[in-house]
Parts: sequence; structure tokens; C-alpha cells
Amino acid sequence: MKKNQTLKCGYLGPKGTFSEIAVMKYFGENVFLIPLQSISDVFEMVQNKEVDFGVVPIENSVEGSVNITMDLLFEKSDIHVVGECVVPINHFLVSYGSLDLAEVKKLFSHQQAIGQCSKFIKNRLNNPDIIFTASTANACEMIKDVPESAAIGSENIINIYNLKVLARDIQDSKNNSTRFFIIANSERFTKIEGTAKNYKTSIICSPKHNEPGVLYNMLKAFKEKDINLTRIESRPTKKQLGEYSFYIDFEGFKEDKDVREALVKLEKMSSFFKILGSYPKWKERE
Ligand SMILES: O=C(O)C(=O)Cc1ccccc1
Repeated sequence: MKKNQTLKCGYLGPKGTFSEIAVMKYFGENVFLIPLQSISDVFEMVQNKEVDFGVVPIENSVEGSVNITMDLLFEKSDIHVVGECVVPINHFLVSYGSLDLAEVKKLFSHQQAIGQCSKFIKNRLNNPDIIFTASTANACEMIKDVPESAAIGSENIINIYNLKVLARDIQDSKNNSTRFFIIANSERFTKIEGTAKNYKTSIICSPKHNEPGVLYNMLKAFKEKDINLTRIESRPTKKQLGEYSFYIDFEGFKEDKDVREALVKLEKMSSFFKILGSYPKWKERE
């Protein structure tokens, strides 16, 4: 990407969140960082063109899907997925003063972080009250005036908030990583270069009829064209118990002939159908 400091990127703030790490990893120095209060604010700012891009967590290797992001991708119009970025997640237990682990009475963090450290919390802490916060960095702001409190967050927050480290690498899994979507208000940033295997496409569809073989028939459309699925998840439609929307990611670009033909079939079987976008597969940069 060209150096262009006029581009703005919104993300879940304040400074020091994992979302901010994802923005810096994806864009380097090339964007203005716009920290926002919630994932839903990120979608709104992108939708209203107040920022050029947004970066939102979509799934974690331990905790699975980030439901708020999944639901907003379904609900919001004029949102295109234009990129993905995978960030290794190492969690730190921090506080403003020195505390023994057993003295932590109140533990603050984002729901994803608490979930990713559940074994450490159960085995090493003394049953603290858990307070869910809007983000990990937000937790660090909140513990400032609370005695015997600690927060879980990234390594970056230690210096930003001048915190003491009580324990490091406390996540349950060594390979803990989170995938982020880069969202934009239009598709103008995606380019077709290289083969279909270098790209992914993300869609959402809800089958028209709840009958035997419906999901089989939908997936057959991909099999017939030899298209490799990389993720399939479901979320309730929220209209009726037992009705689901499927979130499907697969290799290929939405303008490829085979992909287009598969998607035409899928759309015919769907009561709701949305192409979120095609984007380059994430590759670690040297
Ligand atoms: O709260 C943050 O730092 C976020 O960016 C959300 C999050 C929390 C934990 C793991 C990955 C993303």
C-alpha cells in the first residue's frame, strides 16, 4: 500500500487494544489511528464514511466467533470486507500496584480475553469477581481507582498505562490467535492479482426452506466447482428458534467464473444472501 497518511482507520480503542495491534500490523504507518468505543461504532463510522477503513475481530482460535461482529456484518448495509489479518494473542495480567495473584479480588477485561485465559483464572487466581469491559485497554483505565483489582490485556498496554506485570502469557493456548476483518464502505481498495488461491471470499446466506438436505445442496454448489471452503459458522436469524444464517468463507475471488456460478445457485436457495467481499488471503510479511 502507498504511504498515504490521509487514510483513517477506526478500531476498538482506547490505545493499546489487540485491535490496534491488528491495524498496525495490516497498515503499518500508512493510516491515522482512530480509536473508538465499541465495535458497533467502528461499523457506523465506516458506514457513514467518517473513516476509510475499520478493523474488527471476527474469530479467535480458542473462543470462536465474535458474535457482535458476525451480527453487524449481517445487519449493516454498505459494508465490504476488503482484507483480513491474523494476530497472535499473548495475554498479560497487570495492575497499578504490586499484588500477589491470590490478592486479586476484581478482574477486569474484554469477554474474549477472559474466555481465552479461563484456565489461568480458575487455577491461579482466588475466585475474583469478573467485570467485562468494552476492550482490554478500557479495563486498564477502569482498574485505576479500584483497590485489589487487575486487568488482562496486550503487552502494549504495560507502557501506555504504566502498569505492573503480575503474570505473562496467561492465555490457555500457546497458539492463541485472532483473525480480524478490514472493512470499508466500498470495494475500491481490492485488486485482482495472482491466482484464485491467493484470495478468499466471505458470504452470508439463510436457506429458504428448512427441509432435509438443504445445507447439503448449498455446499454441493461449492463441491461441484471444486471450491475450497475455509470456514463455515452459523448464527440464529433471531426471527424464530431453529432458523439460522450461514457464514461461509472460501478460496477464490467473487468475479471468478466458477465462483460466480456457485453463488448464483446458492442465491436461488436462499431467503437472505449477501456477498461480504473478496480479499487477499492473509500472509505474514517479512
Ligand atoms: O479488547 C481488545 O483489545 C480487542 O481488540 C478485542 C479483543 C480482545 C481479546 C482478543 C482479541 C481481541
